[in-house]
Amino acid sequence: MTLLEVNDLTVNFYTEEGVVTAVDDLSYRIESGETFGVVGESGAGKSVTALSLMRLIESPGRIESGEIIFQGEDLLEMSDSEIRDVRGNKIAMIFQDAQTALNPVYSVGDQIAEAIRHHLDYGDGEARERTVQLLDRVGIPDAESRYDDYPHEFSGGMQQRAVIAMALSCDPDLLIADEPTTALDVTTEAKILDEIQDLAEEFDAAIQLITHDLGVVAKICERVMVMYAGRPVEKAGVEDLYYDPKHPYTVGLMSSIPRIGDERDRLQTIPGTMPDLVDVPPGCSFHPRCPYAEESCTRKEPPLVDPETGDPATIADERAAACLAYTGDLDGELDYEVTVEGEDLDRIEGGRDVQ
Ligand SMILES: Nc1ncnc2c1ncn2[C@@H]1O[C@H](COP(=O)(O)OP(=O)(O)OP(=O)(O)O)[C@@H](O)[C@H]1O
Repeated sequence: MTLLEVNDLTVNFYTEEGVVTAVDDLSYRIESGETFGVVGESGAGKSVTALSLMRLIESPGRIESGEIIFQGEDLLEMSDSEIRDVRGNKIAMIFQDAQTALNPVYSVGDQIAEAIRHHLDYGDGEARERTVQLLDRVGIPDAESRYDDYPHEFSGGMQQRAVIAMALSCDPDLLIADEPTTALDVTTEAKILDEIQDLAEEFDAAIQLITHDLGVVAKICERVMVMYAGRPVEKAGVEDLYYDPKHPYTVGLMSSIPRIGDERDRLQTIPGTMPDLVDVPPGCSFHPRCPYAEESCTRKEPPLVDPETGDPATIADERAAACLAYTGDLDGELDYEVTVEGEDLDRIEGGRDVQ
């Protein structure tokens, strides 16, 4: 069952340098209970997409157009009080930096209990009890006595666990995790990712996992959307994406993962950086960095299509890519080869030494 459907979402920031289109005509869907990855380099528009779902875009930003249908209702049409009810209750977010998510002047337990009282209408005793259970469930040892600790008394990994407990406290249907493990060391990262996945299953929540790391995606996601300069450039099931990537940008992102990659040197890294969004290159915004770019790529914006047929992709399509190679507009072809060593996607870990 479809839990979330984002249709043609466009978000602009009105900056002094000009109008920045951080999310540009974006559509995707998330099914109930699934883990959906959103991947791309810094500036791709991943966080702005997530904040839009929570209706937390602030000035100078504005959601310009589109629909965000969650459990059948358009979040963009809701009143402020209706959206507050959804936020933290049906949709919860785990931010990248636990320290900013936790208020330093309240004890960890009180903050979680407060969220529970607010959203679930629990009394003090019940809220405390549920908080202790949750702290215990996310792996905080001695939860009862750690309830009264302040955030600074927790290690980074423990703080992130507390943030996860807070996000889960109201039993959300969608958990948005924005780079939830970037601030952590590699061993803690692996543990926390496993736990987020287990907990989402136990709580029957879908996850929108935002990351720049395809290794993290391989570990826990089922479907993936790759974003570049505010647009989706590829959508696929995780296995298809790894074994048969269709967009040169995806291939470039993958070459940071040692076991997968192109045999040609020029794709080993993606040269250049994401464009300044005030001044996005014409045609395909990836063309200045793309080893396969031709003259047509500098003029024509590639639509998101089914790479097999070249037909415009719909939100229901599992597979889509935005490259002129699939619309018959290129003279050459994307002649990269992806070689995968090892049989098991779980073993692809973004070049990290994770056990
Ligand atoms: N408050 C803001 N004011 C102006 N522009 C903004 C603001 N927030 C975001 N943007 C613009 O939106 C673009 C996309 O930002 P976003 O944070 O969504 O990227 P991201 O893919 O999540 O990257 P990161 O991994 O660095 O968080 C930014 O490059 C910037 O141009």
